[in-house]
Amino acid sequence: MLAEPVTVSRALLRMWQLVAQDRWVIFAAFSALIIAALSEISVPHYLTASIFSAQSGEVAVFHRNVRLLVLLCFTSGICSGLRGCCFGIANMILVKRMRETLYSSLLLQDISFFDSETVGDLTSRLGADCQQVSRVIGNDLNLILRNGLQGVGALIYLLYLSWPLGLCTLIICSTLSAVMLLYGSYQKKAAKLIQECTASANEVAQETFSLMRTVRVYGTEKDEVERYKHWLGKLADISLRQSAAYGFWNLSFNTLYHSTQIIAVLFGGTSILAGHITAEQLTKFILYSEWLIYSTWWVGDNLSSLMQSVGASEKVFQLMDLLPSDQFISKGLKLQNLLGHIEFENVSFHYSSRPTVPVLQHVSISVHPNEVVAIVGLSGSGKSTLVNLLLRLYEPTNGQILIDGFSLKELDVMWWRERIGFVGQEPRLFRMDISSNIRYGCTRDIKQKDVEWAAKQAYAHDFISSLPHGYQTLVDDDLLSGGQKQRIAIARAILRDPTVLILDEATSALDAESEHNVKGVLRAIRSDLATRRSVIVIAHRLSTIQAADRIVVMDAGQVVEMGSHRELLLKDGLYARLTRRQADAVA
Ligand SMILES: Nc1ncnc2c1ncn2[C@@H]1O[C@H](COP(=O)(O)OP(=O)(O)OP(=O)(O)O)[C@@H](O)[C@H]1O
Repeated sequence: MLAEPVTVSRALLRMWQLVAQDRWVIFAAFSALIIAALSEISVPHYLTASIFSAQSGEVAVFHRNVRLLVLLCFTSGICSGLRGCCFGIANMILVKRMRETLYSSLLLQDISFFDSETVGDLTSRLGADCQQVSRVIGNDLNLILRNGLQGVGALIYLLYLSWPLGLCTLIICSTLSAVMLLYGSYQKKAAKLIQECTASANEVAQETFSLMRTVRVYGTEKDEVERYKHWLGKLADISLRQSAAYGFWNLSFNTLYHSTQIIAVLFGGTSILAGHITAEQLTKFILYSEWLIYSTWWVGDNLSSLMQSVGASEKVFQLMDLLPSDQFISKGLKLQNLLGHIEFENVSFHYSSRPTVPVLQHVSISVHPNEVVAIVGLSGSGKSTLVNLLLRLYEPTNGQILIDGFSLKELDVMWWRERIGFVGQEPRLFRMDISSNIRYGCTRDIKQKDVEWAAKQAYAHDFISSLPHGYQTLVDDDLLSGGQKQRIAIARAILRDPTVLILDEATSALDAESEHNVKGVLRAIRSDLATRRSVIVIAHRLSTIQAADRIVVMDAGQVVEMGSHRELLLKDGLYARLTRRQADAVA
C-alpha cells in the first residue's frame, strides 16, 4: 500500500533531509546566495547615484560611487558563480540519494508488490522522475531564493523611496503572485498526468521491444505503433493545454508589468512637478519596481517548474516511504542441523491480485530428506505456486509449511533461501561473465575450481570451455541457448550445496534439452550418496521423473494422486492418461 500523497512542503522537506547530510554544500550555497543577491540589488542604486552625482558635479561622491559599483559587480559575479556551482552539487547529491534510496526500497518489497507494479512504471520512477526532480535544487529553488530575496530587498527600498507608489507596486505584484499560484497548481496537475502518460508509453515500448520476435511473426508492428501513438496523443493534449495556460500567464504578466510603468510615470511625474520627489528618486523607483516585477515573474516561472518537479517527486517519495517486507525486518530461527524434511499441511492459497481465484486448495504433501519428489499436472494446476510458497515468496492463506517440524514462518527467511537451490522454468542470466553467473548469490568463499566442479555436475563445463573466453565470457542474450542457460542455472543451484533442490522443468521448446539436463542432475544426486538433499522436480515431460521416489499429481490446485510411477500407472487415473497422451504425441 502506498503512503499518503506527498505535499509540496513535505516533498521539499524530504529533499532537504536527503541533502542536509552534506552541510558544507548547503552553507556555501546559502552564503553565496545571500551575498550575490545583496550585491546585485545594490547595483541600480549606485548606478543611478553615480550618474546623478556626475551630473551635479560632485566629483568625490562620483568616485566613491563608482568604486563601490566596481566592488559590487565583482562580488556579485564571484558569488553568483559559487552559488550556481554549490546548488548544482547539492542537486547531484539529491538525485543520487533519491535513486539509491528508491532502488533499495523497491528491492525490499514483497514479491506481490511486483505483481501489481509494471517494470516500465518502476524504471520511469527511477529514471525520468528522479531526473525531473533534479531540476528542483539546481535550478528552481536556486532561482526562487535568489529572486525572492532580491524582490523583498527591492520592495523595502521602494517603500522607503515613496510608500504610496511602493504600495501600488506591491498590490500589482500580489495580483501577479495570485495568478502565478493558479498557474503553478495547474502545472503540478499537468506534470502528474504527463508522468503517468509517459510511463504508459514507456511500458508499451518496453513490452514491444521485449516481445519483438512475437510482434514480427504476427506482423503487428502497425498495431503496436497505434498503441504507442494513443499515449503520445494524450501527451500532446496535455501539452496543448499547458501551452494555453502559459499564454494566459504571459498575458497577465505583461499587462501587470506595463501597469506599474504607467503608474510610476503618472504619479511619479506629478510628484516631481509638485516638488515632492527628485528625478533621481523617480529613476531609482522605476529601476527597482522593474526589478521587483521581474523578480516576481522569475519566482512565478520557477515556482511552476518547481511544482512540476514536485509533482514528479510525489510517486517517487511514496515508493521510497514503503516499508520493507516483513521478511527483511523479522529475524527468525536458524536450525543447527537442517535435514530438509518438508511438509505442506492443508495449504490453501490465492494471489492477492486475484483474491477470488483459489490457486491451491487443501494441499498436503511431505518430502523426506534425500527423497526425490516430482510434481506433475496440467498447466495452471498450481505446481509453480507450491514452489513459490516454499521459497516464501508468498505466504499461504490457510494451512502451513513445516521444515523439520518448524513452521516456515518462524525461520529466518534469508538463511532458509540460502539452503535452497532453485532452477526456474526459463532461467534468465545476468549481464556478467559466466563464472559470476554461477557464483551469483553464494555467500561462502568460492574458488574457480568449485565453479568448474558445479558446471561439470550440471553438464555445462564442455560448452563453457568451448566459448572464446571460457568462464570469463560475458553473457549476452543471444549468446546461449535456452538449455545452456538452464545448465548454468543448475550449476548455480548445485554450487550452493543446497539441502533442498528445486527444479522447475521448462515447458517450452527447450523441453527435450531441459529433460536431458534435469535427468543428468537427478542421476548425479542419486550417485552422490554422501550428500543428503531433498529434491522437488516439477516436470512437464513425464519421462523425466519416472525414477522419482514419489510423484504428486495436481489438478486445479488440488492433489489428486500420489505414488510411484508404477503405482500411478496401475491406478489408471490422471497420471496414466497424461503419460499415454505424451507417448501418443511422441509416436
Ligand atoms: N503472480 C501471479 N498473480 C496472479 N495469478 C497468478 C500468478 N502466478 C500464477 N498465477 C495463477 O495461478 C494459477 C497457477 O499457476 P502456476 O504457475 O502455479 O501453475 P503451474 O501448474 O506451475 O503452470 P505451468 O505448468 O504452466 O507452469 C494459474 O491460474 C495462474 O494464472
